[in-house]
Amino acid sequence: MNTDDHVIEVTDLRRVYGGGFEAVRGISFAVGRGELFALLGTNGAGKTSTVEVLEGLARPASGSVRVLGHDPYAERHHVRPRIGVMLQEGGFPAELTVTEAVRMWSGCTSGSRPAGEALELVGLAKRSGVRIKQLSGGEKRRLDLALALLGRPEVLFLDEPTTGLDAEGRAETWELVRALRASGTTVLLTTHYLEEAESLADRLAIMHEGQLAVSGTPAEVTALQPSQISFELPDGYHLGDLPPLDALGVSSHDVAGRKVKLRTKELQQAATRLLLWAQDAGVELRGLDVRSASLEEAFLQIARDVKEEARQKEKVA
Ligand SMILES: Nc1ncnc2c1ncn2[C@@H]1O[C@H](COP(=O)(O)OP(=O)(O)OP(=O)(O)O)[C@@H](O)[C@H]1O
Repeated sequence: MNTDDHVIEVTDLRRVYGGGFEAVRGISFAVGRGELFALLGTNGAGKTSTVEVLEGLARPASGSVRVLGHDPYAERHHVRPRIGVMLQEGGFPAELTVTEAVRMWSGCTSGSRPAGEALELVGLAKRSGVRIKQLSGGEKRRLDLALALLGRPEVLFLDEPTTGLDAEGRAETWELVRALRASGTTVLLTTHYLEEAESLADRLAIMHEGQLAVSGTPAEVTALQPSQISFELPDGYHLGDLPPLDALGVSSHDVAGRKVKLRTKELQQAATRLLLWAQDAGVELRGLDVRSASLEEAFLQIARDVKEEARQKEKVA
């Protein structure tokens, strides 16, 4: 991608809070126009601290950030009218009705959609006369989203947009986000739901303790983890009767009774050889299950790797 097409550019970003705590420790990534980029991470990884800098709410301690070609903090007036922000907590006066809140926000937004259209988009049209204090947690998240969409933003920041939504609400929000992306909106999403990132993101990064542990398309990130082949050993057979596991490209395995689990980064080769062996031997591999790693496995493995690294460092020190 040509760097001119980058709508968001983050270079060696560091963010340090008062007291000297370094929440973001030199991260870099770029998001292209019309892309949906998901920032994942454990609690306290530094996602919100990063997104706040992109939204122009805080200044980097060092490094640089560009949104639509501008510094979002120093050139806020260039950036703010073109972005939509859905914060983790909206915080509107509880006594306002839904429509009143949207109209109030419209007053601060240039080129606003009509209130009814914004509420329709997020499925809140029927709740327009209800006071905010009477909305459910999920409905409040949808109202936050409606407000973020009011100015027809070119870039949309969604900080955990589906937290508190039930399965149906989450699916509806995903549909809406997909439609916005399809119409050319660039989206930066933070989420705790890995399936949300897997299903929506063109590219993603996993953050851990202020750094980016890994980034790429969901397929690239999961490909870093081994796939699994599970099956039951046929009666009368032992593990040693299978073709040598290293020849199958198996990196590790578990055996529990007759149940075998093989892990490999060469799934096609391992599965093909195993099935050819079974065919030649004339046996059935009952319960055969062949699957690629999920984003969840990649995520958990990264957390384990980082812990292990820290343990090793402690040992050395
Ligand atoms: N105002 C602040 N002052 C000092 N430390 C802070 C402040 N805000 C956040 N932190 C710390 O910075 C780190 C990163 O927090 P941040 O909210 O960016 O993480 P996150 O990845 O968004 O987490 P979560 O998924 O839990 O929302 C945490 O250790 C947090 O305690």
